[in-house]
Amino acid sequence: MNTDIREHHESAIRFVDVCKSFDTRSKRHRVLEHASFSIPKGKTTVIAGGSGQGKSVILKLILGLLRPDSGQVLVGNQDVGTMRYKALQEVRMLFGVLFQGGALFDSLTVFENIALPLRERTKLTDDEIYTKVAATLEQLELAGHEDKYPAQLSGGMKKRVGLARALQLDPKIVLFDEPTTGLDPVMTKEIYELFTTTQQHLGYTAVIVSHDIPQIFTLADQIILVNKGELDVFADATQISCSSKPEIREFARMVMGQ
Ligand SMILES: Nc1ncnc2c1ncn2[C@@H]1O[C@H](COP(=O)(O)OP(=O)(O)OP(=O)(O)O)[C@@H](O)[C@H]1O
Repeated sequence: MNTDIREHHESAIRFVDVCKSFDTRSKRHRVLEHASFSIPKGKTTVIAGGSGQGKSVILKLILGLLRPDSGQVLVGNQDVGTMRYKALQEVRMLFGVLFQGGALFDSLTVFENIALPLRERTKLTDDEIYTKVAATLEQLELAGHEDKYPAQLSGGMKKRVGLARALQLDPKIVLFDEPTTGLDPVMTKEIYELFTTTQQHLGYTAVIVSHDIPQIFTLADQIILVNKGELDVFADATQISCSSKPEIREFARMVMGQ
């Protein structure tokens, strides 16, 4: 009982018996069936699994962009699955989000791309914005590139600008949806190193959906595998290869080459 309470206290996000399905023309497609798991505060959780298994659906449920058919999606102690739009907007302020493309605005400079959330969501003065953005540029090794446009940047730099922007509002939780898509292995490694250092520095909870296995597993404090509506939670990669489920051991063998 006590352990239970402590575990919940330390969760940033909690799924309680969540079901989510979509109606297609021919049948009901069940993506999550009675999914329950916790995402611990200040740690890195990696969500992995084959294509179309529901990884992005989990992220959308967390942000309240999709609602569960049943069960609860708790962010802190708030159920985002039943919240009204205005309250949801408040909860979303806790999040930084880095999606696949980085989604930079081509017509804005690096500086303006990073400053955008501060201009839109805060009342900071130009001087305050300058100071905050300059600090981030330094931290993400982007100093000197602030007047460039996205088209003038390498793939890795674009991702760094995307990360810089995602961190501007001091998020408590950062969601990464396949953040290294399109990067070569060297840049991929660099980006993951940067996640580790910024997370250590800022202490946010990280949730990463990624296909970069086994690389991504080295960052993980917790791994969630999604397969045919079922979720399995592991503390590390070795646990995966020792799973009692043959299909999970097979997954481990395929993706981790053992
Ligand atoms: N809004 C929606 N309407 C109908 N079906 C949906 C919707 N969103 C997702 N799905 C379906 O739910 C399933 C899971 O989708 P999801 O995007 O979460 O997969 P994924 O694990 O992120 O895949 P990938 O690794 O390929 O990005 C897919 O079969 C998808 O077609």
